[in-house]
Amino acid sequence: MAYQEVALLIQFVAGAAAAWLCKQFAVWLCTFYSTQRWLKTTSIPGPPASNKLIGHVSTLLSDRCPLQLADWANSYGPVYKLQLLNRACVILTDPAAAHELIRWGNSENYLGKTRELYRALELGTEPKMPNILTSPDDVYWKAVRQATAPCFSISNLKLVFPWVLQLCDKAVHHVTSSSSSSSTADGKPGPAAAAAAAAASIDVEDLAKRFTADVIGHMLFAEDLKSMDMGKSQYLEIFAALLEEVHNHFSNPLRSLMLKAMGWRPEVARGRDALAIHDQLMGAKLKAQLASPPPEYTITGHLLKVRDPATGQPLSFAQAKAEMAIMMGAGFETTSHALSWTLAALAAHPDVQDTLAAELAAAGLTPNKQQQQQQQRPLEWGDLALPYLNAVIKESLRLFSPAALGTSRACHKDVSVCGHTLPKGMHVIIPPYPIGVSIANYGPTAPRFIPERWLDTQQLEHLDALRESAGLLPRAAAAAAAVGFGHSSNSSSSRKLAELAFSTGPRDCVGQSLAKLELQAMIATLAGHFALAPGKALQERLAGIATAAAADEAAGSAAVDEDADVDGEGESAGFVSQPNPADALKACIMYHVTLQPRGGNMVLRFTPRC
Ligand code: HEM
Repeated sequence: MAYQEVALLIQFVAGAAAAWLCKQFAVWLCTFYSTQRWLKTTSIPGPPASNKLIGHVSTLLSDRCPLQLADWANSYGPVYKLQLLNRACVILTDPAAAHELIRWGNSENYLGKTRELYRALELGTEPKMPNILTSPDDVYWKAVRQATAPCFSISNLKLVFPWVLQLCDKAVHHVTSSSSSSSTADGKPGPAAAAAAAAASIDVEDLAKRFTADVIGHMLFAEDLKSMDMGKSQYLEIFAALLEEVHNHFSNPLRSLMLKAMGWRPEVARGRDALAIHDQLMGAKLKAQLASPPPEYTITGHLLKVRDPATGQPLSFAQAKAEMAIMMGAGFETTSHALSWTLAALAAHPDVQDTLAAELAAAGLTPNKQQQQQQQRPLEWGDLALPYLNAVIKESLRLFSPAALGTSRACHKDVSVCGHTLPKGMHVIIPPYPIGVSIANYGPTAPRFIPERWLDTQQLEHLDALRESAGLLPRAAAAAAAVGFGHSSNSSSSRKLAELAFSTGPRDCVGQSLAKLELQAMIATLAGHFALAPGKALQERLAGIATAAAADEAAGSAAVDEDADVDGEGESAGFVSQPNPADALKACIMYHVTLQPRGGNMVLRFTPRC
């Protein structure tokens, strides 16, 4: 009996100890799962750095992640530290300091990449190995970069341009043929009814993904993936599942373990299958390329020439597959979102769209009403340099940078940044989204979509002349006043420094010239053929923003952008006192590895311009 009592007592004590340990572990885990402020910035006066709980890691892993980083940058300045589990990292949003750290590969302050933070981007193929994006700045990366960079040269892109134009034509055809099915004409006669009958509702997010997938399919292995035929697209489905799994890895540190140990759960099995199917697809594509060598201009053609510096041999099958997969993923997802955001921004800002249409009309890229010419001339290579077209794209990449978290680096020694010393081993994240939306970097109109900020006075005057010939009121002076030309935050050099959507330095985006070509060609084509207007969901969001602004005003609160520095003698009032349409788009932001538009919001109305 005494023996049983002792055993019971031991069990009780052991149980209590286990419960206590569990509780301690939970507390420890919660503490690690917290986000802490660390560095005081030089711009914030006050006591020295303190550790303060500012949220939990779930805030950071949510689909608001880049927006949250931007909010913290506003609160804590351009350098702050986050404690994530047992890892600390610094978020840097000062463009000049960012350039100093990542611009020059040979400078002693240069911070190279570290593979550790990028492993989730190696998931798509087996065995997992470093690729051009995830590799540290070593000889292997250099060999692949040097071999593939010529694919994105002007001469090579000119070879791909006709293919891009064919896809643009398919997009026009798709919109035109969709008009009858999505018409909202109510049967009443008149021009409005005719326009409504000709209008088409198009999900530009879907269209953009199809377009960029087909471009990269062609660039990679000269294959038509046929997504633009608008049917079921095998690659898009496989990639969507892969991206979901990559996101699961980013947001759950235990995901790899789950894939190994919890395959019986349907959701885990789906993720595991997605990885396997993607790997098989990439393997099959590479086998086909090896059996019949791809044309010179393709990325795979260039990849197959890479020699592994360690062995002097061509890349192994697994290595070439990994490189092909990352080019495919990096090459289509980001660009498709950039295209969706830009088209939606044009739809939400009719005046910007009118200016772009005036520029395109002057170049002969819209139907010519005077000559009753329904068909405009085809887009040519030289048209891609149109200044306002490019300003629209830059502005969209600034406000909605798809690779919103930019680049992650590691300090190889103690590094001094904005008056702080970052210790050796510290990770530094340089995210273009918070940099782009920062008032410190772009002045009080930073949250607004004003492409004019990228142009000089001469170009603005020229635009006004184009607007005048299209029967529009001038806009240049008001825009220049609104963006505060002449302010230090808006000098052309500081604007350029903060332009980090493609990162900068030796590890910048190798494919950016292709991305720009795709954006220029498709936006010029669609905006030349059609007037874009928001679809129902976006229209409701815009109305919501307008109602909120009106309520604010009625309540006597300060006008929107009250602190805008309006030097233009009231000229800029139209830009800063109205509700901000870009806010309606910002409400659609969803971070899911890239900055994506939330589903359903990118349905736009297209009406032919004739
Ligand atoms: C709007 C579209 C795009 C955006 C915003 C974008 C953005 C970026 C950024 C910010 C980086 C640096 C990532 C880091 O340091 O972690 C990067 C790297 C890279 N991008 Fe892009 N990208 C775009 C389109 C493309 C395209 C079309 C391709 C090509 C096929 C491409 C291929 C790559 C590759 C291979 C790297 C790694 C380069 C290296 O480390 O040497 N990207 N991109």
